[in-house]
Amino acid sequence: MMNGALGAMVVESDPYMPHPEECSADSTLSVVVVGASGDLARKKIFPALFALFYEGMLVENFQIFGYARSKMDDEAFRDTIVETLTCRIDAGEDCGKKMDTFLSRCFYQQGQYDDATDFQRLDARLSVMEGSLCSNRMFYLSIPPKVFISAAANAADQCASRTGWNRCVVEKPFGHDSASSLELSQALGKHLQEDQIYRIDHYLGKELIENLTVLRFSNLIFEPLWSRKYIRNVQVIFSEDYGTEGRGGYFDEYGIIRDVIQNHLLQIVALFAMEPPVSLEAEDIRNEKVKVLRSMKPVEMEDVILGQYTKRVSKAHTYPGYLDDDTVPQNSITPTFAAVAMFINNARWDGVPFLLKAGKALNKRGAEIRVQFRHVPGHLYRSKFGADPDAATNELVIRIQPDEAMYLKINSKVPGLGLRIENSRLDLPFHEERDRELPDAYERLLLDVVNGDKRLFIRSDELEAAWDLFTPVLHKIEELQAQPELYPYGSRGPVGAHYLGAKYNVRWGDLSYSGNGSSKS
Ligand SMILES: NC(=O)C1=CN([C@@H]2O[C@H](COP(=O)(O)OP(=O)(O)OC[C@H]3O[C@@H](n4cnc5c(N)ncnc54)[C@H](OP(=O)(O)O)[C@@H]3O)[C@@H](O)[C@H]2O)C=CC1
Ligand SMILES: O=C1O[C@H](COP(=O)(O)O)[C@@H](O)[C@H](O)[C@H]1O
Repeated sequence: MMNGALGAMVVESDPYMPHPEECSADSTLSVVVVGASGDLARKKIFPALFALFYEGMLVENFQIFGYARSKMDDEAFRDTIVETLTCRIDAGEDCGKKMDTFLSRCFYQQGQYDDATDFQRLDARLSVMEGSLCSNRMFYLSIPPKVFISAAANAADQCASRTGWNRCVVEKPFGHDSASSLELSQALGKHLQEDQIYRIDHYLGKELIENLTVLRFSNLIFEPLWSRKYIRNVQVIFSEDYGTEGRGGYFDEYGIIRDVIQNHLLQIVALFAMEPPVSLEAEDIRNEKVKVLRSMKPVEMEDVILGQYTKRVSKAHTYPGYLDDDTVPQNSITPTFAAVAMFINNARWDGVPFLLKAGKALNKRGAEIRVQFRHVPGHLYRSKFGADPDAATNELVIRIQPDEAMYLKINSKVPGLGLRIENSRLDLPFHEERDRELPDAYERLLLDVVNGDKRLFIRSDELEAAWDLFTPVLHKIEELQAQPELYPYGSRGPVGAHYLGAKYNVRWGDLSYSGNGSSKS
């Protein structure tokens, strides 16, 4: 177990690992990215580490090790990661030099994930570099699930720091259903204390998701409205305008519910709907999230719509269907789109539909939360809005990406003579008037790991509760071999999603159109 037998600085009875401050000022940080040759490592993890270094967020003494089976030396490794590093912050200022310094601290160790000796070699190299300094080690497991356990075991048993903290970041998928997730947790628990496990859900690191709790709990005007009394429905919508492209092999084993809805979207719902936490401490927030998840009704088959995208040929381009991906089995019925209706059986949310929708290869890329408020009772201005009461509904939109923004749709008078009323926006854009780009989710989350802040990571009981909500319906879908509704690449997705909305009197906010055909979403 990490820092168990080996942990000279840890008292055995203390269930928590020491925090960085427990190493003196002269500490060193080693980050080991296991699966360093992979897509996620190159696209997200190394760029985020570089951004943290660039912003001066890493300690003075640090080293980054890539670990994977691919044959490479340090130089070849640096050549592969440099391609994805960008000087996105203050591009002009000294970036090239900083990049060179960063790269000079990056090293590569080739090894198998299940070979103890290979990890001992890594440990030996780390120890040489760390010298006599107190050393903290972070292991980022950026590998496919089937090698998770062996890699975690070897990192913990062969490669743990003997002087400082050891933390292990685990990427989703955290299992396939309740049983496999429990198995995974138990297997990890043989080598790591829960306190050392950082289950990452990168949606929790997105700027607007961090802002969701600030919006709710630091403004007087929202919290009083935040319940069934004023909120008619809540929609959490994720769409991508590209298909599985290259990840079909992984995706086909999971499908969109496991890939996006059971984790990213459900986490958003939990944060959105939780009661005010006692404090901003990680455990207080996670206690509230788990309570909401446990109050939710497991998803029922009749509240699920499934879809799968098909080829679309336009004049300029042929967009491949899901089944055209070579890594996807022929005749696969794995859903690339799903819409589900969920309910929270507690006093605050009883009867309010939470509609979640996620799809690949749709007409646009975006992620947003839409909160539709109830109609104004006895609406004095009813006649000004025509027959459609939804045209006058207040709606709060939290756009997670792209172009992060929050806006509230309100009704106001069109200036001038007469009394025309329009539905317009109170807008809080996040890009305009700000001189820097927003940090990527992985930057925030990696910094949190370094700081030992677990607020934005999933606790094991949250994970269990999340799987309990989806496991029965996922099994049912498999048992029934439920056929997804086909939709063309680049379309708005299956029409079934509209029927699901209609069943609960919900009109999807992202697809609303005003009478004259222009988008008002
Ligand atoms: N890519 C993404 O955008 C996202 C990924 N994730 C998760 O992050 C983790 C890493 O993802 P990603 O980088 O895409 O994964 P990859 O498929 O790119 O795999 C990462 C590395 O693992 C090794 N590997 C691949 N297949 C096997 C295998 N069958 N047996 C042993 N080793 C293997 C390879 O390294 P080598 O051969 O050199 O050992 C590969 O470079 C996964 O758990 C994924 O689900 C989560 C969210 C998004
Ligand atoms: O976890 C995942 O997320 C990505 C979408 O992440 P984003 O930050 O680019 O919105 C998704 O494409 C992938 O299928 C899923 O595994």
